[in-house]
Amino acid sequence: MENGFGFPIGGVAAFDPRRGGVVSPGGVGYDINCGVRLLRSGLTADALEGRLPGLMDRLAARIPAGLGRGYAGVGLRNVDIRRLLRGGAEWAVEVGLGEPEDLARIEDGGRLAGADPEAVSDRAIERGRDQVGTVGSGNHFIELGCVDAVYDAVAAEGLGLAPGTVTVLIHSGSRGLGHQVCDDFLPTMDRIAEYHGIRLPDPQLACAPLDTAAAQDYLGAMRAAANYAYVNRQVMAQRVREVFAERLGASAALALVYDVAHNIAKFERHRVDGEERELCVHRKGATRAFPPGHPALPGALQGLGQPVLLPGDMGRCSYVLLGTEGAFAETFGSCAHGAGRRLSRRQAKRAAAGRDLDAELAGQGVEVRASSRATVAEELSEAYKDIADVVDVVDRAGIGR
Ligand SMILES: Nc1nc2c(ncn2[C@@H]2O[C@H](COP(=O)(O)O)[C@@H](O)[C@H]2O)c(=O)[nH]1
Ligand SMILES: [Mn+2]
Ligand SMILES: [Mn+2]
Repeated sequence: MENGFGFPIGGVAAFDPRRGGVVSPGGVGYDINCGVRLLRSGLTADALEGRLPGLMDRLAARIPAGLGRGYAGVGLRNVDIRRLLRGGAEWAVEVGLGEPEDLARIEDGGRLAGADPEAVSDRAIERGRDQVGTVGSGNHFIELGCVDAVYDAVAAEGLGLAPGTVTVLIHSGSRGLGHQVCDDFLPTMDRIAEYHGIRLPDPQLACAPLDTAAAQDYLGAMRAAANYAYVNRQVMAQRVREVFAERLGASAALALVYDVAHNIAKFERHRVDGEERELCVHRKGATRAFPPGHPALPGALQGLGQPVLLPGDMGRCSYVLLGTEGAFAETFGSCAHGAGRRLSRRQAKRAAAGRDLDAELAGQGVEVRASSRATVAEELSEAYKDIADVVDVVDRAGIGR
């Protein structure tokens, strides 16, 4: 786990509503439903030989990135926003942004039920209006890659990830809308916690008992923001598909492998002290990792388990794992969500001073388009732990394989 405001990043907490359990915006995080989506093509890496720079330029032109950088061509009237917040990726597919088959490959089918657009403030809606289909700033990214190594041939085949397969990994969340939802609810929760005599060492641990109106309002708004994030990743995936088709032709069609949330709270059934209970599971910087046979998984993944996507960093690999019984028994069906930072952004910028990062990355076969050079410095490969070490720990702990 890393430091974080309130809950540590990598934290998982489950609360029982029938035993005074709470919901906490700080247990979800500011970027509600930040998550990762993996697509695979029918191409192998050699098909991109000499075409990568043009492809990347086109992607950068079609999909805005950077702080507050907006409009991606999805014009939203108030009525559309409300539909989007309720319907998530289902809404996106209905309006032609994606394929119906995508939905089964998104956690929650791309839609959290119980979203309440009325609980989302006007300010949050304004912040999100023009940001659907945008990457955002910091370490959010769209990354082209290819399958470099396979550790379980049957699983890789089941996921369509043969060696060399060209992949697209998307990391982004609910942009300004989700951030504003978190900001809006923290002071309310602080007051409610105080009223209920819950003493907090950190204001970002503010929470409310699940049976209060404030908790229900937050859950409604949080689910709406989560649906916004599913749409955001869906729209970006659609733009990537369009660019691939335009530049590489029909054989470049991209199928969705899976889309996971790593900042979210939801009700799930788990066994505690020998009893199955419905719990409000918070995951902040943690990925759901359900085992084979879990009813939440679509038919095609029943025998494999849920794909767990662990991005690494700009200069190293990312991993696809599968959820396990161990995770279900030990961690409320949860696993890590990435490598985690080793250096703060400021330390990373200091470490990058005077270096030609583009040349260094090019030497590793990595080409970058970024909204600013400062972002590249902050996101330096060595600013992160080695994802291979994280995966080794997760695998040995039995919470992902
Ligand atoms: N494959 C890449 N992974 C990256 C990159 N930058 C960061 N990361 C990883 O993402 C996780 C998730 O971050 P969080 O903001 O949700 O906590 C992080 O821990 C890194 O492992 C990248 O450019 N490419
Ligand atoms: Mn994230
Ligand atoms: Mn995020």
